[in-house]
Amino acid sequence: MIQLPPLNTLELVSRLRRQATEHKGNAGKALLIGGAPGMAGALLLAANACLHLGAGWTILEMLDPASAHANAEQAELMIHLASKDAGQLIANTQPDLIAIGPGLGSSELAKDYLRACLLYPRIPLVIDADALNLIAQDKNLLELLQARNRTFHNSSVITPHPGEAARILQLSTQAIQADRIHAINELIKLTNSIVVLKSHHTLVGSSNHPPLVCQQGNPGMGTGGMGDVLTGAIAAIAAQGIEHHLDLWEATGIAVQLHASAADSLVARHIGPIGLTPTEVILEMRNLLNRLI
Ligand SMILES: NC(=O)C1=CN([C@@H]2O[C@H](COP(=O)(O)OP(=O)(O)OC[C@H]3O[C@@H](n4cnc5c(N)ncnc54)[C@H](OP(=O)(O)O)[C@@H]3O)[C@@H](O)[C@H]2O)[C@@H](O)CC1
Ligand SMILES: Nc1ncnc2c1ncn2[C@@H]1O[C@H](COP(=O)(O)OP(=O)(O)O)[C@@H](O)[C@H]1O
Repeated sequence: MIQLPPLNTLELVSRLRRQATEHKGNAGKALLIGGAPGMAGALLLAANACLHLGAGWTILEMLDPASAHANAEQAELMIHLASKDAGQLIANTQPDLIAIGPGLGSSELAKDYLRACLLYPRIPLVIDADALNLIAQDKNLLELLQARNRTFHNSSVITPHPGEAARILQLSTQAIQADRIHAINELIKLTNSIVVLKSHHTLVGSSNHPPLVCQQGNPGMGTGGMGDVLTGAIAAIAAQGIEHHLDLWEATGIAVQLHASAADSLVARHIGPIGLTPTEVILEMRNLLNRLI
């Protein structure tokens, strides 16, 4: 067991309670970017989490042309084909929050979108999966992330699993797992970001907040797409947090704990650990959130 104070954020969920007159504009416009060919599902999972956890609008920039169309099973999602001129597209969308990475791939278009996100000022930015791999490979992208966080403090969160953390720090996955507290502190120092170092006992920390450990979660969460769901959950809670007085640090902590607690609650009812799906975790997170507000 990692000796760190526990993440204990769920009492903050009550700030998401809605006043009678609130409308979608109060719940935030989230722009999610990723879903290259073969990995459209990653972006859809993040988007479904974002929708079911309450974002006002969930807009997708999908890199896979074959998947960039209205989804009849989830018609609420606004799915665009990611086109050239990423900067202009983001400026036209005027998002309240951006999440980039699930299934993003490593194409030139993927890099253009990541660069445009890192240059887009001020708003909360969630960086996951292949977006982290691109930052690990390209010093210019890392410098853009560092500069963004120097100018807009605590405006970005990165959510590496141990493999992605290893690529960013140029270590092995085993080295990350052997000293996770050292790894998260190095990630914070290098990127100036809020950091979620995932896996059993996820750690959350930033330059202002010494790392905390999430004591919830279980091995049923080891299914492809589970991290994409976390990205969408952080996006939804941070997007609502803009008008509901939750900063990106608080929204991230809530999402991490809600995600792991939802998986535990399903396993307690024998829905997993074996065969637990990210989609079931999304619906259980919604259930838990509405019970807590
Ligand atoms: N439906 C879809 O479209 C889906 C699409 N997806 C998309 O696929 C893309 C590639 O992402 P990915 O995470 O699958 O592969 P990758 O970055 O090579 O990492 C794997 C390696 O990392 C490590 N590792 C990970 N967790 C660990 C842990 N807890 N504890 C310890 N080690 C751990 C482990 O490394 P090893 O131990 O082997 O060194 C493992 O082999 C990405 O864009 C994603 O969004 C997925 O989201 C799935 C659903
Ligand atoms: N054994 C475990 N105990 C607790 N949480 C786990 C365990 N295995 C995986 N998880 C959680 O599941 C999620 C997996 O994320 P990730 O590896 O990014 O998935 P993907 O890339 O397939 O979407 C993370 O939130 C991680 O903390």
